[in-house]
Amino acid sequence: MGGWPSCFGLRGEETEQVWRKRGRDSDTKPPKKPSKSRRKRIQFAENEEDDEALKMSTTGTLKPSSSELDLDRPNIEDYLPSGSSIQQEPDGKLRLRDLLDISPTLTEAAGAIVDDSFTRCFKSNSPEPWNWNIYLFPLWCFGVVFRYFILFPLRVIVLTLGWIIFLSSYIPVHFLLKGHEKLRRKLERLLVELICSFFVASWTGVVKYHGPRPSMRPNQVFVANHTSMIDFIILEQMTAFSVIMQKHAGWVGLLQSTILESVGCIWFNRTESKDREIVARKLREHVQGADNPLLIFPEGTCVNNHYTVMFKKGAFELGCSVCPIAIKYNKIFVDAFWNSRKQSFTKHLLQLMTSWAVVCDVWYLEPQNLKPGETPIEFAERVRDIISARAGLKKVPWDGYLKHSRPSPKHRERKQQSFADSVLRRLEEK
Ligand SMILES: O=P(O)(O)OC[C@H](O)CO
Repeated sequence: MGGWPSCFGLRGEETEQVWRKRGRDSDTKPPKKPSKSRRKRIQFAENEEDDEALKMSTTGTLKPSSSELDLDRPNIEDYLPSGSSIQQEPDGKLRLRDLLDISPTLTEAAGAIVDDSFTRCFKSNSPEPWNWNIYLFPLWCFGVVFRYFILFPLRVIVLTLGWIIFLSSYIPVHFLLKGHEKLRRKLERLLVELICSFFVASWTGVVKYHGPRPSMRPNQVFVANHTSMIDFIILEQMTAFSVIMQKHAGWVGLLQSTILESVGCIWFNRTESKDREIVARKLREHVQGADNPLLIFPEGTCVNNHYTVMFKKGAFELGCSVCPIAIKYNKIFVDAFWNSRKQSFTKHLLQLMTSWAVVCDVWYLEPQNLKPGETPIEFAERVRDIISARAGLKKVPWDGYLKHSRPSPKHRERKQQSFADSVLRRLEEK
């Protein structure tokens, strides 16, 4: 994401001086001077050396983040080849620094590339290669053969068996117990828990649950950090939650609109504002009347289990207790992050099924309530703090929905034009 020019190592004041000097020498305009109150906030962020705090201060909607983000912030000079960067060179020569500083557009673009804590939230983590020596390589080859030709077929058999048992029980229960709603729902939920257990077994899930299991109390909602749709499977095998999630296409969509919907799960399309209203209404109804607990992934998107992005406030303005659940995957055998832009859910499952095991910890944490004077956004941030701390995740202030947004071509062209103009102007000056 774009940042203030300080991402090039210049603090606010220095940057302004450079621009003022340049303004005298040429007709290049400095960036618009911030208002007094904004300067104060910028100064605060600089004093704290917290770039993220600065970004948030400009929107006025988010609280300053912890200083741990600083550790995560790269230094531009580390990314430039030695001798090519911010070095003094004889006057009159075209220097890289001039080009880098030539326009806010370039500064902004480089800031977006280098200091992009947003993109890092959605990067898959490729495993560290460990097999490239004469002793380990044969072992690794053996492992590949074992995983793909022995474990995988066994797991397919387990999953197929699971589906046979599930469907041969679910269909009669669903159609024959029509007049006995309570019993039917209970049995259906048990069967959903059962099929989820088969899924977990099909990746040799090694899941350690900590804390008291969720109870069926009214007026409570469970919220968890989100890494993959397998989060839902892992939680569902223990408790038959009703979940609120994005509607999918294909076989996942079919399961959503048939089996899962019948156990109270709610699906929506995040791009449809009409859907959002319906979900908000269903949420309120569910919290007041339903007999099974409600689960929400308030990030609204899968994050790579190193970070947490902004929690949507919907779950925090229902006036009920919020029970946080923290999920942390151990990447020792496989990265459980579902990068939906790169692979389908089927491919993701196949990847898990061909790995040694999926190892993870789940913590059921103490229920939280809105404090007097606290806004739903502050409440959401407090719960995010609790989950992030428990699972060892870094908080970043981004809205995860932006993952699915692309800048419009017009916006891109305007940026390209402004960049080209400023480079040409600078070259003409030399
Ligand atoms: O990572 P996303 O945004 O594609 O979301 C995937 C699932 O719908 C989240 O449950």
